[in-house]
Formats: sequence, C-alpha cells, structure tokens
Amino acid sequence: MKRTDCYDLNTNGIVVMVEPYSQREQRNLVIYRILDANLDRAREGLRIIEEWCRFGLNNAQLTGECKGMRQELASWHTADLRSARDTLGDPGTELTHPQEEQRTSIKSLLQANFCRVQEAMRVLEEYGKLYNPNMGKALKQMRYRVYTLESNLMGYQRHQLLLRSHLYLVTSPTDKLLEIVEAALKGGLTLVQYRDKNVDDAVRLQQAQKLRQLCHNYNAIFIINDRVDIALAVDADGVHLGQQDMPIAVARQWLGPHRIIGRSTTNADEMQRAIKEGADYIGVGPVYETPTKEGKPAAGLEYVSYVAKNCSIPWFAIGGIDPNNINDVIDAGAKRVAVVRGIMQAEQPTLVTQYFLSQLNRIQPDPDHSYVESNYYPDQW
Ligand SMILES: Cc1ncc(COP(=O)(O)OP(=O)(O)O)c(N)n1
Ligand SMILES: Cc1nc(C(=O)O)sc1CCOP(=O)(O)O
Ligand SMILES: [Mg+2]
Repeated sequence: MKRTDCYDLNTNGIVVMVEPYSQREQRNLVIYRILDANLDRAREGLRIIEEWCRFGLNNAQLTGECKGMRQELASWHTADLRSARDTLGDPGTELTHPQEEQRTSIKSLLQANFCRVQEAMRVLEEYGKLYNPNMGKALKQMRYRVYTLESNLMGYQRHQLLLRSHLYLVTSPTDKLLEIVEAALKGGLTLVQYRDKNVDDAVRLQQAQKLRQLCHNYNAIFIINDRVDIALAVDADGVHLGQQDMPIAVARQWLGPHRIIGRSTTNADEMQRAIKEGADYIGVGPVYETPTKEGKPAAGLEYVSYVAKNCSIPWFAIGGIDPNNINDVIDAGAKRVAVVRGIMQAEQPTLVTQYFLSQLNRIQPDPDHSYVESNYYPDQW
C-alpha cells in the first residue's frame, strides 16, 4: 500500500489516503529493493578487498581499480532505488552464513568477498536489465573486471611470496611424502615442487592434489615439475621446466600471466634466454654433482657467482646443497637455494629446514619478516 498526501477541501486539512499499488508498481518496488541491496553488497565487498590492496599490499593500482568500481556502482545507486529500501521488513538482514563468523585467513576473507561481489553483480546485471538496459550491460562489464582484479590480486600475492621464498624444497618419491613436506612447512618452508619422474599419472595427480592442499594450508607456493597439464588439473601455482621440457612461451599460453614458470639453467646463455623468454625464476646448477640428477656435470660455484652478478630475476642454486656446504654457496652469492635430499632424507626435516632458513636469512635479512610469522599460523593471509 502507498500513502498519498491530499488536500481535504471540507476540513482545510491534510488527509492521508492509502491506496493499493498497481501490480506494475509492486513489481518495480521489488526490483528497486533488489538493486538497492545488491549495490550495497557489491560496494561493501569491494571496500573490504580495497582495504587489503591499500593497507596490506600497498598497491596503488589494485586499490585504484577497486575504488573506480565502487564509484561506478555509486553512480547507479540513485535516490529512487534507495527510497525503496525496507530494512525492517527484509528477512535477509538476519541471515548469516556460519563461515562468516569464522574466517581463518586474509586469503579466505578475500575469496569470500570476491564471491560476494561477483554474485551481487550478477544479480545487478539480471535485474538491472528490467530497470535500465544500460545497467545490465555496465554490470556485466564490471563483473568481468572483478574476475580480472581477482586474478591480478592472487597472482600478485603469489609473486610476492616467491620473492620472499629463500628455500625451495624439490620432492623425491617416498612413502612419507606428505609427512616430510608438512614437517618442512612447519619449519618455515614457503616453496615446494612436486617431482616424481617415475610414477603413473593417476598417482601423480592424486599426490599433486594432496600436496597442493597441504601447501596452501601453510600458505606455501606449490609448483609441479615438468607437467603443465598436471599443474592445471590441480590448480597449482606454477611449473618448473628444464631445457628439454616445454618451451616457456607455450607453457605461458596454457598457464596465463599469473602462474609461476621456473626454468633450469647451467650456463650464462641459458640464463639469458630464460630471462628473455619470461621465466619467473631460474634454477642454477648443479652447483655440485648429485646422485639425484645423475650424469649431469656440475656447473660449479663459478656459475653461481656469475648469476649473482648478472641475473635480474629470482634464482635458486641447486644440486648437492646440504647443511655442510650451504655457507659456501651463500658466499658465492646465492640468496636462495633449492634442495632435494637435504630435506627429503633428513632425520629431522623441520629442524634442517629451520637451519637452512636461518643461514639464508642471516646472510640476507628480509626487510619483510611477515612471511616467517605466517608459517607459524597456517593459511594466514
Ligand atoms: C628449482 C629446480 N631447478 C632445476 C630443476 C631441474 O629441472 P630439469 O632440468 O627439467 O630436470 P628434472 O627435474 O625434470 O629432472 C628442478 N626440477 N628444479
Ligand atoms: C632436480 C635437480 N636439478 C638440478 C639442476 O641442476 O638442474 S640438480 C637437481 C637435484 C638436486 O638434488 P639434491 O639436492 O638431492 O642434490
Ligand atoms: Mg624437467
């Protein structure tokens, strides 16, 4: 029912007449309320994401993108939509999802809010068409901008974590795979590569899925050795490709701009080419001959020193590195190392991980130590 103010000629006073809404008016009112509620929802969700981009990441570009979309949403939030609001009569204000009360990490908070914004924009797109055809079109475009923002933000976080990762565990086959990797994660590891050259794909896929979940629970990056298809199938953070593996350009087409691609290098030419081809990091080795990569001659500490002086992207010294020689590798200029046996065959993987990290962090103190803390609080960001 709507109220209409009328002038009563007999009493010289105002009377309030109540007359029923027409069906069309009722329909419009419902649409206005839906649009009003979802404009609020989308703007609130964007604001939550924007605060992280601004204060958490200090990233002006991502912050500006959130703000731009909030402002565009505000321009659709007209007075007629606002005046249709009926908070007291809205049963939805009482409803909360149990997960809203128990977010455990910034990552899950961001994911939940991206979801909320995308849902709200989908609603605005559909109901908006009934209000103003341009609104439907504008909201469709904005929803795609949100998908891009999500992918950029998650990719940015991933690359930031790569930069902060100084120790890289490359796994070897063992019955205790998950146990050992988890022990290393507990020691502060933030970068893991799943490598098993001799296993059926069905098992490889299963192991990769379990490892990915484990790594993400500990806020660690999870990379697949050799196989772009497995990386995509398990939604890994990236792949590591050797000189005989898929070209970086082809892998990039499959993986998109935000996943990590690593490349093995043994000499200056391979290093330069990997950088030019768009690798996100390189492996540098073998520093020492190693049974894990039998038959591959050592590139030696000279190559490590060369890379230290000439490489513009993150790089990991690899091959035969253990607690006894890590300081020689560091002295040659390495800030990051990758190991297989050093952790996979250690009696106490947590302790040895902590030792490796302590040496790497001692030489190269990280200005941003938040990543160290994040490993004591699994899945923190
Ligand atoms: C970090 C890192 N560096 C080098 C390698 C070796 O890759 P590749 O040469 O392709 O040899 P395989 O590992 O596939 O035997 C690596 N895996 N990780
Ligand atoms: C997988 C791998 N790639 C290397 C390279 O130089 O490209 S060396 C290597 C094995 C490293 O194993 P460990 O730490 O047990 O010596
Ligand atoms: Mg390979």
